[in-house]
Amino acid sequence: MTKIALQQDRKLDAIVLGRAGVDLYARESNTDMADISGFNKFVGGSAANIAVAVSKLGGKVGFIGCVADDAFGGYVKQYMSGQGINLDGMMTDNSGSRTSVAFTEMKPSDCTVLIYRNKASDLTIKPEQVDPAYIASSKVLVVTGTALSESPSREATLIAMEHARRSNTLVVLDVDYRPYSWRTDVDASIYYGIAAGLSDIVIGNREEFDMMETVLAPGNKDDDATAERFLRANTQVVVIKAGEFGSKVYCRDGHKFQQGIFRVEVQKPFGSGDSFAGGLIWTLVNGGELEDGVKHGSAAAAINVSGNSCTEAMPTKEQLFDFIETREQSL
Ligand SMILES: Nc1ncnc2c1ncn2[C@@H]1O[C@H](COP(=O)(O)OP(=O)(O)O)[C@@H](O)[C@H]1O
Ligand SMILES: O=C(O)C[C@@H](O)[C@H](O)C(=O)COP(=O)(O)O
Repeated sequence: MTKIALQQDRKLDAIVLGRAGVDLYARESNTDMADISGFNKFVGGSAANIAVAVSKLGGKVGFIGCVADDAFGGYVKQYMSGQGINLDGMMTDNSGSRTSVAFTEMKPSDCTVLIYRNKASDLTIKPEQVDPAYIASSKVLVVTGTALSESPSREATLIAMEHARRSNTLVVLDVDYRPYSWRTDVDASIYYGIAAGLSDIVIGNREEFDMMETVLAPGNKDDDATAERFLRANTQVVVIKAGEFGSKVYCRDGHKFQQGIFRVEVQKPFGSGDSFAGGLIWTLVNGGELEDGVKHGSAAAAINVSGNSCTEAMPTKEQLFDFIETREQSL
């Protein structure tokens, strides 16, 4: 079993950095975008999803991001603070940017998700808006990688990671790669390489590690070789997620293990990665073992994909343990 050392005397368990936006989910299941009659409104965005996941499990969570100075921005802040999330690091932009909005179908596979991110407010966050004392007040800083895709958010993200390293706040990078946010995979791999080197834990799927290996090891599909390449600099743990095939976890000391999935009836594929990260991080900030964290992440993801939203379908601690007790895991 593996323990991750964390500073215990902190006000917050985790601060999540990245986008918080609006998710509009199809009212009807198994219906094409053209035929959907309307959408239900939720708060979403990868970083907001992770923040809500940790908070619903009982963690003390903060957020670094930016929304527009408009009704959608107000809705996102109202929902997140209602979830008990500290918004001291949440900025509001009035330069004409827009809060990120996602429209989705509701299908178990081949499910369209359209994300409107023209002049996205979250990417306007500036390095001078990132408070080192806020980061030092948390056990963990979780960075979602789309925040690296554009300046000034890129600089804000990298300085937040530097502040975290200086204050012994554990750094977790959830790769969260959205290809359309980047000019090329080469550009993305350069910035992700810098961010991975500043991270204690790197979480991504195979496609995301392929992008990060664009320059270093093009064409590599070998997870063991990938892990060896990324277990350098500050990185102690590499998690490679594989959807229905579960996940593989590699530690710096050579220990590795796999986690299977909990089979459920899937409503929609999205939200799995964010709930997985939430379950894992919540376990680690409570002093749990890495192996249990990955199991909790896997269960939280299964619960989420069987629900009909991202944030609202995140489990409470009671729901999570009840689910694990009553379900079979498959490898
Ligand atoms: N269909 C599914 N049923 C149950 N669990 C799933 C399913 N899809 C994903 N998961 C769980 O969620 C984790 C993360 O999902 P994955 O799709 O790999 O992430 P991402 O969305 O970031 O690509 C997986 O490792 C697995 O534990
Ligand atoms: O991440 C977004 O901006 C939108 C999400 O809230 C959305 O619902 C989604 O697509 C989540 O996908 P995932 O992060 O790939 O699981």
